[in-house]
Formats: sequence, structure tokens, C-alpha cells
Amino acid sequence: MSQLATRDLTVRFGGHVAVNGVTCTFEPGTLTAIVGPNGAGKTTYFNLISGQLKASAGTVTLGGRDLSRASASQRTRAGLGRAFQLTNLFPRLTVLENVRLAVQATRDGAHRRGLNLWSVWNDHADLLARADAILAAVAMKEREMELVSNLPHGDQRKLEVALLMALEPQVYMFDEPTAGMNHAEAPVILDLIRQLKADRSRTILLVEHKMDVVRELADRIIVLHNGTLVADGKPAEVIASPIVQEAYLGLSPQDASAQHVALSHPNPAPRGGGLPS
Ligand SMILES: Nc1ncnc2c1ncn2[C@@H]1O[C@H](COP(=O)(O)OP(=O)(O)OP(=O)(O)O)[C@@H](O)[C@H]1O
Repeated sequence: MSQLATRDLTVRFGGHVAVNGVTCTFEPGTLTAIVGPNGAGKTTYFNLISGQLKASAGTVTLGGRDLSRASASQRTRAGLGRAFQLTNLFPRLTVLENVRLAVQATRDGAHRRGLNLWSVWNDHADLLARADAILAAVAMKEREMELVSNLPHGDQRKLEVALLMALEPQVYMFDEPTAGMNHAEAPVILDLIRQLKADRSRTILLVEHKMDVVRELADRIIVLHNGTLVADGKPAEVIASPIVQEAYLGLSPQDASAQHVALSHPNPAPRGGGLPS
């Protein structure tokens, strides 16, 4: 099983350092929540790991393999799976066709074996069986013949997770997976993440603003502030730590026991100002 690691990962936009020397390892079987105020660098850190953005400095490795110079698609093939909000779906294809294509994308090499009709037929049956199993896992089998464009938003987002599962990644990356979902839709996605977590062999990274979700799902929390990693540990410890409670959240020690603090919120500026240097 493969450890994901970033070392001194840094990106600068002009004079602004959006992610600043982040060194962190993520173990298989662990769900790590990445939290921090708006603009802290969470999505940028994701972009650097998944290869959507090139780092100014530092490395990203998976199972010891250096992916720092790899493209986003090479990183996906190496095992880094990132959920994108609906951008990976083919709206004019059916649910089943979408999943089958994603399964097919993971079986590269099959098309290079030349034209052998028996193997083409076998591959086809195998792909369909795998697509079927994934649709069953996400409870979407009854919708498999529907066009994706006709699905309700919640089902489209569920399908997005199904496509990610089809890629069989070692690392699942979710950036605010329930953003824009209603009260009925959000629990379904969280259930899927719970299912993935139950497997205990996957590394899951979750950027999430909702602290109740983080408390429930995370084995570990890391906190980014101004692009820097400022806290890392078990959820209860991180949430209760003086640096997060007093400096970061701007709460008094008495408030430190508050149950519903949010480490991130809709207002761009963090409460309580900056962290001590
Ligand atoms: N392509 C870019 N060019 C210039 N600045 C950028 C770029 N991408 C991100 N930034 C800046 O980097 C900082 C970190 O942004 P990022 O989106 O990673 O924060 P975040 O923690 O994900 O915030 P939010 O919780 O609001 O999504 C911000 O100041 C943002 O404006």
C-alpha cells in the first residue's frame, strides 16, 4: 500500500505564496480532513497534489514514486483520484455508459493486444460486470439507462463518485463534496465516503468546511493558514489545541469547549486575525 507524501510543497503566484513549504504524509486507511479559512490554500494544495497546478518548489510522491513532474492524467493513472464537480461526466451518455468508459480507462493495454474478437468480447463482458458492481455499490443500478443530463443534481454528484471508484485509485481526493447540495442529497455522498473509508485500504483527503462532517469522518485533521501547515493531529486534539482555538479561531479558552465551532466560514477573513509567527 502506498503512502502519499508532499515535501516542502510550495507555489507562488507573483509575490503571493499560496502554499508554503507543506510537508505532510498521508497513510493508507486514513481519512484526513484539510481545513482552514477561506483563501488558506486548501484547494491550491489539492491542485498541486493532483497536478492541476505545477509547484514552484517541493515534491509529491506516491509509494515512493516521484510524481512532481507528472501531468494530471499521469498522476491519475498512478493512483491519485480526484473528484471534480460534474466536469468529468458525459451528459449525453447514459449512467452505465459513463461508468463503463471510466472502467475501460483503467484497463489500458487491452486495446493494444490487437484485434482478437474473443478477447474483445471477454473484455466487454468484464467491463460491464465491473460497471454493474460499481453502480450497485452506489445504489444507482435502477438509473443505469438514464441519460446523465436527465439526472437530478444529487445523482449526478453520486455518479461522479462512482466514476472515481471505477478508476480504483489509491488516493481519493474530495474538495467540499457536498457543496451546493440540498439536505436530502448531502447524506448520500457522505455515505459513499463512509463506504470508501470502511475499506481501510484507501487514503482519503477531504477538504471540508462543515465541522460536524469533519468530526464524524476524519481520523486526522491538518490545518492550513496562509498556505502554511499550522496544526496536524487527531480531530479532538486539533480542534481543542490552543493554537487553533485561541489564535486561529479567535476564541477565548472558555469557548474552546464549544461544540459547533467552524474552522472555516463564508467570510473571507479568519476570525481573530493572524497566527503568531
Ligand atoms: N491561479 C491563481 N492565481 C493567483 N492566485 C491564486 C490562484 N489560485 C489560488 N490563488 C490564491 O491562493 C490563495 C489560496 O486559495 P485557495 O483557493 O487554495 O484557498 P482555499 O483554502 O481553498 O479557500 P476556500 O476555502 O475559499 O475554497 C488565495 O489567496 C487565492 O486567491
